Amino acid sequence: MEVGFLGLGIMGKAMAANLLRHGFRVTVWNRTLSKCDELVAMGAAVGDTPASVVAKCKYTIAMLSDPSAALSVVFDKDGVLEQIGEGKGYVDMSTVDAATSCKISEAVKQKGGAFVEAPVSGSKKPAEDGQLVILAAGDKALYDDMVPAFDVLGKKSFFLGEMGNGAKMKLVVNMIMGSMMNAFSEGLCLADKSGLSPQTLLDVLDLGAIANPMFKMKGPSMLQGSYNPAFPLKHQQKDMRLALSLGDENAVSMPVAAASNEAFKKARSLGLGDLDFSAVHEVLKGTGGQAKA
Ligand SMILES: NC(=O)C1=CN([C@@H]2O[C@H](COP(=O)(O)OP(=O)(O)OC[C@H]3O[C@@H](n4cnc5c(N)ncnc54)[C@H](OP(=O)(O)O)[C@@H]3O)[C@@H](O)[C@H]2O)C=CC1
Ligand SMILES: O=CC(=O)O
Repeated sequence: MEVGFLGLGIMGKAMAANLLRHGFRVTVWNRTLSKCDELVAMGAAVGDTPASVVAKCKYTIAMLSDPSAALSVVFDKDGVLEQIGEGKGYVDMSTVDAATSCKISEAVKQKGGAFVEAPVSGSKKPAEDGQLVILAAGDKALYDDMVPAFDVLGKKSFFLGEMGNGAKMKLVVNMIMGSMMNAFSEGLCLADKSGLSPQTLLDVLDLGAIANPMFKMKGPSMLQGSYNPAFPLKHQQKDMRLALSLGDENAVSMPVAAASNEAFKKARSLGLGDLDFSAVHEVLKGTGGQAKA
């Protein structure tokens, strides 16, 4: 199967590499072109523009930072829309809001192409290991065509029906994750300030009903003040913002998420946006601005 891949950030690079390792022919494009080099060394071809990738490939996947990037790659000059059409499919796996997915879907359909939104749950390591959880919606025939690729990228894919449901599900999940990260961080601070060992707290948590892979993986590095980015904090704050907006639309009160969003915003204002989202711990510790990757 031949696929195009637009966006080689932390996630896109790992996902495209995985497809190559599993025998897919992949043509890549990234705004910063030099990021294509590593994939070329693995056997990928390079397209000059999103349009040229779509012209070459029947199916094109995108993994971009946010709604503005997702829209730009489709609608701007040399974008996806210039070459999408009958017999071609476009799959956006970026985390965006439902309105962005719907706007892209309408435009792609108007040109005769098919569109699936397919945001993913799971970070850098699951992307490297093909263990993502794929939350797809939109054109069912294109989804079915993409199953061989989804099987390589993820451990499970859900087809959630109408366009926008994938985006909404992803935002609900990440709203919970961001709130959990804040509660976890507060717990580590409270243990420390009240004379307990935070390391012992990690051990206790790991044995009880609220044990989870995120606490287990992030806890030790948070205690060291080390935040090598797997999931950049700026993207987690974007997801909190979009989830809160979904809450506004549906009149759902989310005070816990709103407070967590404030902490992520504060972290961004301190210059921590490119670090891992667990760097919000520095805000809650009150030592913001001194964190390291
Ligand atoms: N990291 C993670 O753990 C996870 C991330 N996600 C979601 O996946 C998406 C990608 O995340 P991640 O890989 O971590 O992000 P990165 O910040 O590492 O990569 C972002 C990508 O988007 C590109 N980009 C940004 N702005 C534009 C633009 N205006 N036009 C074209 N390309 C643009 C970047 O290009 P350039 O290299 O030129 O800057 C880069 O390829 C996000 O929506 C994120 O929320 C979902 C699950 C997990
Ligand atoms: O969106 C981030 C993730 O870990 O999932």
